[in-house]
Amino acid sequence: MADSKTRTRVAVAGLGAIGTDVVKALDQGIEGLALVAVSANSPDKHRGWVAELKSAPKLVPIEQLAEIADIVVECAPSKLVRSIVAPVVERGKTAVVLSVGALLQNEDLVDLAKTHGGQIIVPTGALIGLDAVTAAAIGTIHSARLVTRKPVAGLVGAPHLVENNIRIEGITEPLRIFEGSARDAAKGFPANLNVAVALSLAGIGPDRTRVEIWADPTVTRNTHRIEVDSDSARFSMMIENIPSENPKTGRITALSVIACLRKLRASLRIGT
Ligand SMILES: NC(=O)C1=CN([C@@H]2O[C@H](COP(=O)(O)OP(=O)(O)OC[C@H]3O[C@@H](n4cnc5c(N)ncnc54)[C@H](O)[C@@H]3O)[C@@H](O)[C@H]2O)C=CC1
Ligand SMILES: O=C([O-])CC(=O)C(=O)O
Repeated sequence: MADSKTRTRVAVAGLGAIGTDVVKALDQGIEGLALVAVSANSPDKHRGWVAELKSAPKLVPIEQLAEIADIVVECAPSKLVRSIVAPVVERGKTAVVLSVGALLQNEDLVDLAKTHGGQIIVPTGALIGLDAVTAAAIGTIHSARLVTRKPVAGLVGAPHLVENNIRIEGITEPLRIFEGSARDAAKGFPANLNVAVALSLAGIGPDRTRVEIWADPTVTRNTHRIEVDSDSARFSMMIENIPSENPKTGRITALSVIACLRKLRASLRIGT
């Protein structure tokens, strides 16, 4: 492995369900990358285990990450996307964004990245099939649809439910709680439907991508099915995610980020 001077410096913003696993994987070693900094909301809670990491990254406020690292991985609450990503792409650096839903309210971040030679990377995350969707989008996608089913614990508290006075606690049968565009799904379920926005950005955009959301007491996994019809292929795929310690977030999400980071400098790279 290259020494730390030639390795790309990586920082992680947010030490929750996703960020903690990503930090540990970086500390175990990812080809060509060096973990240099992390940010947490309550630094004192994390100081102990962070200090014991082999790499012992700096524990700093999010405002400092863009200066210290070449790549900043955002694994924080969606309201922080702008403050984490803007300083990174303004410096021509790379931001890996997990709170994808928030990109719709901050679309200018993509222009900012373009102007300054930066890059925003959205990993497949909790979803499946974005390789096929981005390929199909080179041609013409006629329709794209996502049907999400989550256990009640993965949806309670979502703004759409609160604003419309929809009670899902105690339901005994699956209940369709939303049908509409990916844009509206992201507004109504900002911590639950990043996958809808990721699908839309890979394919035909947030207004044409259709989304259905079910609160389903019969499932224990966060289940996403995508259906795409295009002039090159028709496909449907389903993923059943085991929730992580955060019931809103599938375990595979952190693994997707780690796979994405591994691809950055890998000698053999599989998949688009
Ligand atoms: N793209 C995708 O497929 C998926 C995206 N997500 C999104 O990824 C993001 C992270 O998800 P999780 O790790 O599950 O959330 P989490 O709630 O477990 O972790 C977020 C962490 O950020 C920390 N934080 C809050 N304010 C901070 C600050 N000012 N500075 C540094 N850290 C701060 C919190 O204390 C918490 O530890 C969320 O926005 C979530 O909606 C989640 C699942 C799938
Ligand atoms: O998309 C999200 O925000 C999270 C999700 O559905 C999952 O982890 O399965």
